[in-house]
Amino acid sequence: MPITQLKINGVRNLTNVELELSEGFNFFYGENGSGKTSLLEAISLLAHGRSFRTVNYRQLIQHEQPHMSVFAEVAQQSGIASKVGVLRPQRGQSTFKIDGSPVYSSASLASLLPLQVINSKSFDLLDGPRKVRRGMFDWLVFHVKHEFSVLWRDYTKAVKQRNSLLRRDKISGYELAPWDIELNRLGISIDALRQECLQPFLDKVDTLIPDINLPKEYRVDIEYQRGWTEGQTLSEALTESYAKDRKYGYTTCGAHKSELKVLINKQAAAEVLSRGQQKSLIAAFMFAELQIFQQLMNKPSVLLIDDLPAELDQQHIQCLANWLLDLDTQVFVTGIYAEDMDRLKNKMNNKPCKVFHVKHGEINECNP
Ligand SMILES: Nc1ncnc2c1ncn2[C@@H]1O[C@H](COP(=O)(O)OP(=O)(O)OP(=O)(O)O)[C@@H](O)[C@H]1O
Repeated sequence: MPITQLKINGVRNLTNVELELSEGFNFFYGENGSGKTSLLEAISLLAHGRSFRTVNYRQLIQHEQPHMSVFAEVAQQSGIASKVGVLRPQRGQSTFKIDGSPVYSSASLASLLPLQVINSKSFDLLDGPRKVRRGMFDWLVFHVKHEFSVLWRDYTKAVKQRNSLLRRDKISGYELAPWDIELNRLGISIDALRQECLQPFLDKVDTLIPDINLPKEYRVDIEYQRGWTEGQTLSEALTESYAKDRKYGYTTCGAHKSELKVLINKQAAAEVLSRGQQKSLIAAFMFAELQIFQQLMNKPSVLLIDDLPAELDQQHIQCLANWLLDLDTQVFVTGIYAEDMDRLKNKMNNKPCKVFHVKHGEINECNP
């Protein structure tokens, strides 16, 4: 659902920003340190309940300021806009509100603002830990399978309980049994939902990969591993891993250990691809998910791309621009140079677009 209005106060160098946004494309340009990433971070904070750059929220609050706040109006299909906001003081908890009512779960924020981000951290998808790839794929599962959110919440609670028992000095296998049964029940359901989303995701990625123009001999394989040995129930796998789990003090198999391996000719993609090729492949994953989301849920989403031109030549920028045109998504793109943003705007075939200049924490629309 598009964000129509945005107000940001005290987020890094953004002091008092008020924007009327395009429901299509929003391009932001400005020199290094002008505040482009901070703007995207503020939007991401509303959608995820957390920052994408730091786990320390206090770093987000402008120096010398008592708090930061972000407020957005989000258009709804009903025609009535929802208002979502966050206030974070220097000390104490963040308060998130939707239409004036406090929100305590990030799932509610994510459902209101389905949002994907492509930024420099996205490279972790190929060269980072498996939980990053799992998180990327679970974005799709969460947004198209409504049961997933509760199953995952209950599953992670059960893992925590089991882990705290594993760390006790003395336990009997009998004490773990109820948690193993619960993890088996929830883990199998989570895996089933992931499996249902896997093929549409792989098919969609397959249609996008030729656009990246990788060398002909490169074969991209995406392999899903569910987190425990095939042919076993999760209960059996948990029983088998008991000694290991006790040694390490945590549960070493299950749906929280699933993996989505990305391979080029059987080698890790991060080891084979150039940075530009990696960025394009990562973008293909995001676009595939957004397209499936759009088809199945028939509602728009939001995509943030920080420094789109970085690492990409004109051919790959064109490839991303073509993918963007196929999406019914509100897009926020940043870049350093006005010419790059103007060129992208001109590729958008008369779709609604706005261009903004970011300078020393102030953001102004160009030629409104
Ligand atoms: N807590 C803070 N209070 C005030 N300013 C801050 C704070 N933290 C960081 N900054 C400054 O905010 C500015 C904006 O940073 P931001 O990362 O948004 O810039 P950017 O436009 O994305 O730059 P780049 O093109 O280099 O990525 C920087 O000058 C940074 O030093």
